[in-house]
Amino acid sequence: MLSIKNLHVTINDKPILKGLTLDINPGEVHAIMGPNGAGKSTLSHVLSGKAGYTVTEGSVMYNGKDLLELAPEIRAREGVFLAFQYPVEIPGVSNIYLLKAALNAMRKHQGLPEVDAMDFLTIVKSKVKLLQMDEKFLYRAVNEGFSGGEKKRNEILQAAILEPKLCILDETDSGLDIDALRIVSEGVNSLRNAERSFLMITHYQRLLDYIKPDVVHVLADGKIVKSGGPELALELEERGYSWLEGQAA
Ligand SMILES: Nc1ncnc2c1ncn2[C@@H]1O[C@H](COP(=O)(O)OP(=O)(O)OP(=O)(O)O)[C@@H](O)[C@H]1O
Repeated sequence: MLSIKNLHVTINDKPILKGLTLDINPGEVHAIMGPNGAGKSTLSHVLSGKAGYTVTEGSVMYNGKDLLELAPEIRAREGVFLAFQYPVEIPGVSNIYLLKAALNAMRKHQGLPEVDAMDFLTIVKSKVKLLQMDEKFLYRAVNEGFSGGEKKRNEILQAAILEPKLCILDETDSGLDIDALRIVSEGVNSLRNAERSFLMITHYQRLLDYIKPDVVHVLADGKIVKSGGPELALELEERGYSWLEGQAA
């Protein structure tokens, strides 16, 4: 599904990712943890095609295609979804309008018929229910005036509707209250299947109690320095990151 080899990335000539290698198979959930400033969000931005990042070395293959060669909107239409750490507000564009336009753009790209307004309403309402959101959020401008937790829940609503193949969640748990964390996690778990893969960036082991990862990685100073099973997250919670200094996976 996703194969990242020796990825080096700079921002304004400053090296941020320094030889990152990561392979994710279909259906797997990988969690990435690591100290502040290690490069976790940089990785998610590079995968989604955000401007401002220069890949100086390495490769990223996604379902047999060179991901770095694809324009950001094509990546999205090919099923790469990024739930932002800081979801953007889009004043003047209603949530439901954006969701329908995005879903139909994806379906068109994939050679599928567009979903009409009635069918879309049925789909969107079932997903809103799944995430225990109020339907009124559908008719508000995208993320405008949403609380931090409401924005995060809205990101998962987008994922639930777009049904991506690779779902990148950047600190989706931050800002969620205790109940919202459980509801959002249940939403993510309902999206898990044998074909869909997840890359979850988180600082907290707590999220991984709800969404069981197959693999946990530690990203430090631009590289994966350790990988393991869910027990690695528990160890990190207990010991912090300093014991990993100087280690490589
Ligand atoms: N536009 C920029 N100009 C210069 N440095 C930048 C820029 N954007 C990011 N960086 C630097 O890149 C490094 C990696 O940032 P990144 O956001 O990827 O870290 P992170 O691991 O996601 O951190 P956190 O856990 O705090 O969210 C940081 O040192 C950050 O200051």
